[in-house]
Amino acid sequence: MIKVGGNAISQMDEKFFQRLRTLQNQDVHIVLVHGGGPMISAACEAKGLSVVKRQGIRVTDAQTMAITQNLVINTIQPKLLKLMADHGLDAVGANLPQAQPVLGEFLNQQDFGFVGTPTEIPASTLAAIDAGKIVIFGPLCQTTTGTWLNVNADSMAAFVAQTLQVNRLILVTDVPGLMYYGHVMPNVHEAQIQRLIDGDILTSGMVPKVTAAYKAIKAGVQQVEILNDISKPGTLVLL
Ligand SMILES: Nc1ncnc2c1ncn2[C@@H]1O[C@H](COP(=O)(O)OP(=O)(O)O)[C@@H](O)[C@H]1O
Ligand SMILES: CC(=O)N[C@@H](CCC(=O)OP(=O)(O)O)C(=O)O
Repeated sequence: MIKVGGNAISQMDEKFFQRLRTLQNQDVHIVLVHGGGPMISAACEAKGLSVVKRQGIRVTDAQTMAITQNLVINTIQPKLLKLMADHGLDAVGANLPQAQPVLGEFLNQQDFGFVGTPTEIPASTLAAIDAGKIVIFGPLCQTTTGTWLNVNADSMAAFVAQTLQVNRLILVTDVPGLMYYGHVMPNVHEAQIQRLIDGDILTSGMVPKVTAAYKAIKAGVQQVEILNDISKPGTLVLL
């Protein structure tokens, strides 16, 4: 399973798609989760809305939610599907209007507004994965009463990885791994995390990423990596 952050979407190149083709030809099931944080922030700022994040999670009011939903469903996911098709990959979007939504519930409405925690992947989406299609999940879920919620894409990745019990979760971002004074840490252990946060080395969007990585590992995902090029090693996240 591959999670591609908003910044990394534009860095998906021929080499990336070639790697996906090779995996798909080897009957490896591939699932993609995408972000879109920078695009959501830019669209909010263009409308004069303030961007507020707490612990790397966007505080999402109703207007921000509408912008996020529109961007994911009408721009980012169709763009990714076209890129996949152009590169000979068989993919479907999990958040398009014709798909059944990923179900979820409010994370903490008082503190974060329309932010969700996903709870269930619909059977039709699971069937598409079983059929060997690359399913693309965006950072959205819906309550059982139909309210759309914004989900941090790293949390979505951990949830999907855990639900599908994937072997390998790759978090593709805009940095070559977890950086420590200008160097990529080849691996990181959970015992180091609090010290890295306290020392202001691990900050902003890297915090929910590392949190999601540990959630996935504890739920049984065997290998979790943070990197910016799937053909090179980045940081291996270890217990
Ligand atoms: N120790 C760290 N090593 C690498 N990146 C870090 C670190 N601490 C904070 N970051 C920030 O985390 C960012 C990646 O998180 P985020 O922007 O949420 O990425 P994505 O959109 O790919 O999920 C990096 O671009 C960097 O600015
Ligand atoms: C609730 C929450 O924080 N949602 C994220 C969803 C997008 C995301 O996570 O994108 P990246 O992977 O590019 O950071 C947001 O609104 O930015």
